Amino acid sequence: MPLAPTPEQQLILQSDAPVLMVEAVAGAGKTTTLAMLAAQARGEVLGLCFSAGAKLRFQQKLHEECPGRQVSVMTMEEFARALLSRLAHDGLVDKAQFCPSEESLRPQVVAAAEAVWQRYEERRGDFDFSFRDNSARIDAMLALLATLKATTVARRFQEDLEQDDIEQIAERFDVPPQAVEICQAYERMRQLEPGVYLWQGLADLVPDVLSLLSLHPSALDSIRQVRLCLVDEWHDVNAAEFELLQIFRRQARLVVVGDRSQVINTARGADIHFSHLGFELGFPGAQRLELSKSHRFGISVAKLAARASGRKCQPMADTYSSVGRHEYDAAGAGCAPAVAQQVARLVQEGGKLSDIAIIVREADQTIAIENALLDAKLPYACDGVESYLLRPEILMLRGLLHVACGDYATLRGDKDVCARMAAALYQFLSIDSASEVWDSSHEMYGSGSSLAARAQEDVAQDPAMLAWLVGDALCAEAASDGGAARRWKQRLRQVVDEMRQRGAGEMQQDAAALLHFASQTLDLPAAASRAVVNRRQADSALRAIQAFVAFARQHGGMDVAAFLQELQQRQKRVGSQGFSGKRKQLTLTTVAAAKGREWPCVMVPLIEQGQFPRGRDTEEEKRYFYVAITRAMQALLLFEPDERNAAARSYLMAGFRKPEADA
Ligand SMILES: Nc1ncnc2c1ncn2[C@@H]1O[C@H](COP(=O)(O)OP(=O)(O)OP(=O)(O)O)[C@@H](O)[C@H]1O
Repeated sequence: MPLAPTPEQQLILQSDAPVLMVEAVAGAGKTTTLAMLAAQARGEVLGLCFSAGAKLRFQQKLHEECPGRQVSVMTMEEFARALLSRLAHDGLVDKAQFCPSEESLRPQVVAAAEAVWQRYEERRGDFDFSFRDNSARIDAMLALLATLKATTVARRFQEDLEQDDIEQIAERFDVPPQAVEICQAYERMRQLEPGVYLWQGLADLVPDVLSLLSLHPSALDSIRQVRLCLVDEWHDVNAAEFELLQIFRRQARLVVVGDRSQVINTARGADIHFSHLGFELGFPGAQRLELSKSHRFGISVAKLAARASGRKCQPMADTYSSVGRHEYDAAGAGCAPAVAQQVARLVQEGGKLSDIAIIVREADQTIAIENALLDAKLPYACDGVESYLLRPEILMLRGLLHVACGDYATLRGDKDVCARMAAALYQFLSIDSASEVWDSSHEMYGSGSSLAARAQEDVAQDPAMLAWLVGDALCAEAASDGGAARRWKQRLRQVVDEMRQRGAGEMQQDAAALLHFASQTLDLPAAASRAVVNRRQADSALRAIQAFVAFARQHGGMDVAAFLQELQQRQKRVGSQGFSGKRKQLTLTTVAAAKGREWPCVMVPLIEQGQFPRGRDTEEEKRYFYVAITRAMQALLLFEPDERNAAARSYLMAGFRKPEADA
């Protein structure tokens, strides 16, 4: 049933500005307001948004607010694809092959990496160009490429870039320069000449329409003009999409709604300079109106949201919400036990687990929390983040432990985990598989199937094949190996041999000692940077490794096989929770995955320096914090170091120290 508009919504409905930006706070009814605008509009209306989830929510709101009205809602990629079809239909461009899945793009990344590798031959350095078998690394490159396109940096790839330019781009995106060169090589292979593309992936669609329209400006005349264009979640807009909307709009009325404090989607190139600060430069004369009242939470959360964002945020009338601050011993037991204790307390007081979400800044922070929840028998489901037990960096360590003790009993029958473990070992520990190694491995296994793919199949059939993968295949030297690759393989062989000696026999060492030895002796920072390309993700993988070693230390004294069994038990308990529709469980998620959602009770753990904030950009960290706290409807619990560890406290909590509750 249509809702009666609030006074702020009424102002928006009455505006006739050709371009209107609505600045909203979290839960202020952004999508609802757009649906109200569609309901009263005449002529053709187009709804645009930036993700499949947002599209669904937009369609639902349209259904509630204007049930009889036909409004086409598209994601930006769908919109760009429709424009490309139109241009192809008019004979202005040749239709390129559309590759919606990353899988179909992977071979092109491998080819681009090999092309750059040829150029580097003599001065290869530390960068590993062996992408062929490593789908996780390839996908990391595709993600980088998508970001370069979204920020329009990739447009420069047709120029002859100097080494200085490449290095500047690399620094800006926190990746090695070789990764930028691979992206450039890929783009040059894809675009034969201006406007002629061999293939198009999802991330290519918007930038390609943009360059086609700049090559053929008159093509715009054949594109049907809509009367009203409504854009939801404007805070996710990137540079390429901003430009496309500027060109596409012409006479159409444009209304965008967003929350500048929710600009955290940097992976898709979301940039506050486009979505908010520079809006008037792109759309001169635009009107700005507000939706400052949240329909989600009461005054205490609203006050914190206002403090975090530096903007007005009004609460929902007659709604009670509480904010609690909880302390933990950052130098001792850490935050996780305090979180589990609070969950247990809420449940004892009659609260429902399904009403609770624990929102962490980064995925690596779930390790201690998952273990504390498992120890306290509090069911949880990971949402938008993989349980730590199944993340590649942890599967890699688990795989090494299996090889060390030669015990594969817990893996038998678990084909999925076996295959993922083989892939993780390959992702983190393989290096520099120059063509010679690939070719000989193809010979070894018969042509057509890569070493990594075969390793996954073989380990899934027989987990004992992990010993061959780690102890033989990944250490096998090839004539074409550079010095760094040779040293890495020799070191890996020594470590695996030593772990086997230490992990078996009379003097058997425990899992913590073995993991400590592996993490000290192998150059894991280098392995992590190779495995994931982006330095931020590599840092997160390393932190996860440290947290896992710390967890193993808590089980000191347990032999390796028993520790592996313990891990498998834990994995089973997480797995069964994930699949059980009946058992009530709380949600464990990250800030990025929680955006756009809400829960009656939200807990934000680990608010301490180096954890939350995580990055150096204080404004961005504040936005992450704002997104986390504004997911709460009735209760918000914040966790920070106690007085004894006051030096570790986060600037994000400055001014938050007084516990508050609605009067
Ligand atoms: N005029 C109104 N009267 C009563 N409730 C309203 C009104 N407008 C919106 N709401 C309610 O406010 C809630 C949030 O609305 P909506 O989902 O549109 O917000 P949003 O700003 O898009 O949220 P988010 O911050 O998650 O992006 C919904 O439950 C919606 O029904």
